Amino acid sequence: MEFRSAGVIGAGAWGTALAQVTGWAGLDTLLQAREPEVVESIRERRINEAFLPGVVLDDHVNVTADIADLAACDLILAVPPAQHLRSVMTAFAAHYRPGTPIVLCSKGIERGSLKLMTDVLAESIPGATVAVLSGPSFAADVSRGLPTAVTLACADAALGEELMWTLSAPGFRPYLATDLIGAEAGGALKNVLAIACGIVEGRGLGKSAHAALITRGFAEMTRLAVALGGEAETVAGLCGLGDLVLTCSSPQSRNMSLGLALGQGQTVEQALAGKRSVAEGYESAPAVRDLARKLGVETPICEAVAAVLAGETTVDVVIDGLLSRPLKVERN
Ligand SMILES: NC(=O)C1=CN([C@@H]2O[C@H](COP(=O)(O)OP(=O)(O)OC[C@H]3O[C@@H](n4cnc5c(N)ncnc54)[C@H](O)[C@@H]3O)[C@@H](O)[C@H]2O)C=CC1
Ligand SMILES: O=C(CO)COP(=O)(O)O
Repeated sequence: MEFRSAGVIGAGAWGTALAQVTGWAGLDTLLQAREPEVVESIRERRINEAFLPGVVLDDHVNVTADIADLAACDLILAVPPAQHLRSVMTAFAAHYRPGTPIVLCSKGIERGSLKLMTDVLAESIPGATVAVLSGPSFAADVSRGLPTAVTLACADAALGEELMWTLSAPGFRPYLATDLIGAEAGGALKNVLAIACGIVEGRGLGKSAHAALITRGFAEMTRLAVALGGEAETVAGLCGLGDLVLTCSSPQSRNMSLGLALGQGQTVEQALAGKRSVAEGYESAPAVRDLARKLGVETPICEAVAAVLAGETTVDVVIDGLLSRPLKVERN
């Protein structure tokens, strides 16, 4: 099947950057935005001033407020914050044409249900054709054409290959996988772990602690992914380790910068005040903790982050707690 058009649901930074990519790839792209000022800003100035300032959008990109306008698109990219995926895709269900691939680009686990995004989609639009796009990719980098590589996971390898070619653009390289669960688990956990890395950095605990945290965090990510039915090999790729390294290395990450603020002594409320953009690690931390407990998977770093964010404990207490855990064999 040849894809000529793409609909992008959600015009935050990442939806807008991905619309830029599909525009560069030559697809007629319709970007759905929920905020009237975003629609106006893109229509009048070709820039999403609210969420991706300074980036002039490709001529192939148009904007709409109405999700129904995406009904005719050959391909859908779903990019709302993870906690809103269910409501957004339920609203789109009446307009979905069976067989149209939906590429899930949100990173998180739904609170309450503890479900991955693919499961949320399956309940919102039963029978939808699904793929997952995830990996180390700051919207600001991608939308400026800086080199980026991501994982594109699709259970149907032939469709995955078509999507891989369709979504590739100069500087944007999707790598193919078939393990959706591993790709989703990697993207969801790296955000929680980046908050921990920010705390370590903000508290001035040093680069050695930072490296140890990334490594032990990766072990948690791998354990949970495997317990969910994903593959360790997938998590070792761009969607897991790759994204963990990126997000834990730069204050450009909203999650790491939240952790930095907490490590420097701000409260969660102060750190999030006035922010319009989403920090998915904050949103998903309680779900990661509950899911890991339910599956009997040990995730001490994610547990600690969830406890700090919920105000159950303090940064200093969790650092002491992590450092006084019993010594053990190093393995995943
Ligand atoms: N920004 C980035 O560099 C990257 C983001 N992502 C993922 O993309 C997803 C979207 O994040 P961003 O585009 O960065 O968002 P953003 O933080 O730039 O913007 C917030 C978004 O939330 C939407 N929103 C607010 N309330 C809503 C509601 N009630 N229902 C539906 N949508 C609502 C806004 O319309 C806006 O699109 C997240 O899961 C994030 O982890 C993935 C890769 C890179
Ligand atoms: O997912 C991302 C990079 O791959 C973006 O990270 P933040 O949401 O922490 O900014």
